[in-house]
Amino acid sequence: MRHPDAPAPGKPLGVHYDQCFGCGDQPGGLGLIARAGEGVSVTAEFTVRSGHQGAPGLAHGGALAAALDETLGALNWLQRAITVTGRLETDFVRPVPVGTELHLEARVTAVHGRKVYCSATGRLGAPDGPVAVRAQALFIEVRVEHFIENGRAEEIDAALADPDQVKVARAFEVNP
Ligand SMILES: CCCCCCCC/C=C\CCCCCCCC(=O)SCCNC(=O)CCNC(=O)[C@H](O)C(C)(C)COP(=O)(O)OP(=O)(O)OC[C@H]1O[C@@H](n2cnc3c(N)ncnc32)[C@H](O)[C@@H]1OP(=O)(O)O
Repeated sequence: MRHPDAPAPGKPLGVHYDQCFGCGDQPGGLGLIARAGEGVSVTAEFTVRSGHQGAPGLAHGGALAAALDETLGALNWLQRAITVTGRLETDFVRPVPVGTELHLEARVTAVHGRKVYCSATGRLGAPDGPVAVRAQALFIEVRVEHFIENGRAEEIDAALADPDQVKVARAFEVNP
């Protein structure tokens, strides 16, 4: 279910953590930008840069999987629940050249207890461009303690000391 406080369709979704490889402002990261869609869906764009190559001039499959993973993770904003990837199955349908803007779309397909089933596609060059990658995924709902107990102390201490980061974590928590 789309949470009643979910951002309106078209609204840009923020960065959930500024050092995130997917959505943070990191020199080696993906720089992925996501927006809320209709229902429990999101759209996002990711431009493949030279640092994302596997074969000459082509995106690395792991970078494409990361872009799908990050887009699926952005569904958290619409559910206002913290979920992490349990399983991610990826189909690589077409090669993706460096310089391509990949247009991604992800949606929740079913929820059972803590399990959130979702799927995503990435298209070449335009929202209606040819499909290059597809994913089926299972995300699992966790509490904020998942990060506090498992993350390296250095980053967790810094995150807990940052009011903006705590605000983001709280926004996802059903019972903060
Ligand atoms: C203030 C400080 C803190 C700041 C916080 C900032 C806010 C953060 C906000 C938002 C963050 C979002 C980040 C998005 C980034 C993109 C997404 C990623 O890349 S996430 C990273 C990659 N993923 C992992 O690192 C998970 C590692 N795995 C685990 O930790 C555990 O395995 C976990 C939590 C996923 C499940 O462990 P269990 O012990 O809680 O639960 P069990 O009982 O094992 O599973 C629950 C159900 O799910 C099924 N399940 C689990 N894994 C499965 C799998 N791989 N395949 C099929 N089913 C699976 C199980 O069979 C079970 O099902 P049945 O309830 O019995 O029906």
